[in-house]
Amino acid sequence: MKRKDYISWDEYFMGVAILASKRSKDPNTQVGACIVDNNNIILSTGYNGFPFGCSDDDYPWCRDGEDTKYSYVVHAELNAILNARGKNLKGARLYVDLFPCNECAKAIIQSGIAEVVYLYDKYADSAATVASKRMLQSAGVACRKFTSDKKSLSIDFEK
Ligand SMILES: Nc1nc(=O)n([C@H]2C[C@H](O)[C@@H](COP(=O)(O)O)O2)cc1CO
Ligand SMILES: [Zn+2]
Repeated sequence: MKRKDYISWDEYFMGVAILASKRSKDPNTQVGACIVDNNNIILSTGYNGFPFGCSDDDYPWCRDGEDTKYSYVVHAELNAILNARGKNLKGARLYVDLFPCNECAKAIIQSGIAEVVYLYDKYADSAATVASKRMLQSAGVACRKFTSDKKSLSIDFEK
């Protein structure tokens, strides 16, 4: 008889998104994304970080002041779309642990992604998130909050 405590597709892909976020060097907010096709095959992953060649040690991670991370950081969702390297994303689902901003929403819509599954919406009141939701809705991209009866999943490196 098959085991019963296997994880759902949603838990698997949100888990991959969260695992990707662990690569982020951002001291304040770590975001991860995972794009999957209609056959539940992972097409790409990404997390928030600076572009290739722009060193995590040379560029600023601060939020305030003259020179901030916001000028340089590539969001997890855009990184996942770009990391797909031109694969067809039409009808794909994007799992992300923070609701996409307006700039990522533009890329999500234009790449043909059909559904966004998100975990948190901590910037729900920001102009960027409001604009994002407006565009995603107009474009017919479904947005759904992730749910699970589990609070956490754990990974062990020792068996
Ligand atoms: N959906 C998102 N995906 C992302 O990858 N980010 C990134 C950009 C920054 O590196 C960080 C947000 O920094 P902070 O303002 O919470 O200190 O998360 C932010 C958002 C929010 O819309
Ligand atoms: Zn974004």
